[in-house]
Amino acid sequence: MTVRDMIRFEDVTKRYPDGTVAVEGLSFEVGEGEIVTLVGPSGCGKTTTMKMVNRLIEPTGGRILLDGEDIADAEPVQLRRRMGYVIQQTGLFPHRTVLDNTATVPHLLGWSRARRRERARELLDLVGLDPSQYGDRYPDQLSGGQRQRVGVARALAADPPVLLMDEPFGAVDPVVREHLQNEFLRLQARLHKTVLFVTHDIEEAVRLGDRIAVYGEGRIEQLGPPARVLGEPATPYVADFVGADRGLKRLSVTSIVPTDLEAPPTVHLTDRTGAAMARLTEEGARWAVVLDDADELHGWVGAAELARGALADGERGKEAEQGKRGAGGERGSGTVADHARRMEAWLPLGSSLKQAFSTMLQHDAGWIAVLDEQDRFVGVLTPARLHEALRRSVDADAREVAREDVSFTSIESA
Ligand SMILES: Nc1ncnc2c1ncn2[C@@H]1O[C@H](COP(=O)(O)OP(=O)(O)OP(=O)(O)O)[C@@H](O)[C@H]1O
Repeated sequence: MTVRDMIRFEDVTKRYPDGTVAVEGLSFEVGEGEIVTLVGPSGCGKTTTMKMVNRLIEPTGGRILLDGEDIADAEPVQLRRRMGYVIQQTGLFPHRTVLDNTATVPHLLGWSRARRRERARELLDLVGLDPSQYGDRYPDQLSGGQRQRVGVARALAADPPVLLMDEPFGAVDPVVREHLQNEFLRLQARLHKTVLFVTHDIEEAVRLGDRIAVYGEGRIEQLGPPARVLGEPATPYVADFVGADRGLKRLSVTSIVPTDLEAPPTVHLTDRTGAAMARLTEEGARWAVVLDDADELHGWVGAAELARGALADGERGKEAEQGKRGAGGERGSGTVADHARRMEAWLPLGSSLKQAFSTMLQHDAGWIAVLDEQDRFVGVLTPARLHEALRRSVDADAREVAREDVSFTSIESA
């Protein structure tokens, strides 16, 4: 699938009047519906890059195309209406209500009061702020995170195809920041905007970007999907910037796919203990995943418990046959339900390996169950499989093939 370039930089240079070269020879593109994050240390030219797109700064060389048109030929005010702009300080008007702030661009576009208020309500709702609760407040009556949300709502109000975001979540604490990032990703999955996103935080760049551009001084050192940049930094500078723990960061951008999973035997709660035990023995398994009648995950059962259960059933059965008093019932009446344990450590397919690892730690579990969209059990992820998945994704990126196509030999399987 070829994606149309929405923003295209062609050999763009910005030299400030005092001779400072903020960026030089910049060439890259942002595809329609793509998020490209620009990441790098302070002063490397990220903001200059972004502000040239909405012509708050004019380049001194090269050109920038928006949907195929040279922006130098566009009228700046018209141009800006096609781009939402979100900045760290939000730039909300302190004496206007949240609703009016959100409706700023529709107001400039001359929409009727009713229409723009309706639109503002819709947008506040979209970013998770109840308009009836927050609409009439003023910006200083909101938390930092809420203000950032209003900033995003305002940028989206006139439904521009492009969003320019300059450290939009920079001023909030890490927990709120992660929350806002998740919300933004959910929003983007619905809206498919073309986004240029500036941050100095590599974690944020990696989480949000379809591709990330790592800036050195005034130029892009590497541009690629996060997993590639983390897996194969193009230069020592990039390796240094993404950090020695890039393997760990990579966990957060590698998602669980069915081929990563192991398929232990599954038994049902209502299965007879003896029959379940026989299955495990046959497959040489030490435990099995236990499903309920709807084939949803209940938990797990160990071979040892099943064996003890089967033995006890047998004894009870014998006692019953011999007519002893107090005998519990017929031979083999017990079911898996008598021995199964609940399993809380599970994740949906598509979750990141980082989430998987953290769920394992949180539940002190040696494996986690993975479920599909309908909550059906798909398989389990073990630490060994997690490691394999990570290695496979590194190899897949290096060879530019799908992860499923990479065969892998681990020490265990060699
Ligand atoms: N108006 C200006 N005149 C001269 N130099 C400028 C001007 N604006 C920015 N610069 C310089 O251009 C370079 C790039 O600045 P820019 O703001 O684009 O960096 P940045 O990567 O966004 O940094 P930060 O993360 O700190 O915002 C810096 O050296 C900066 O000092």
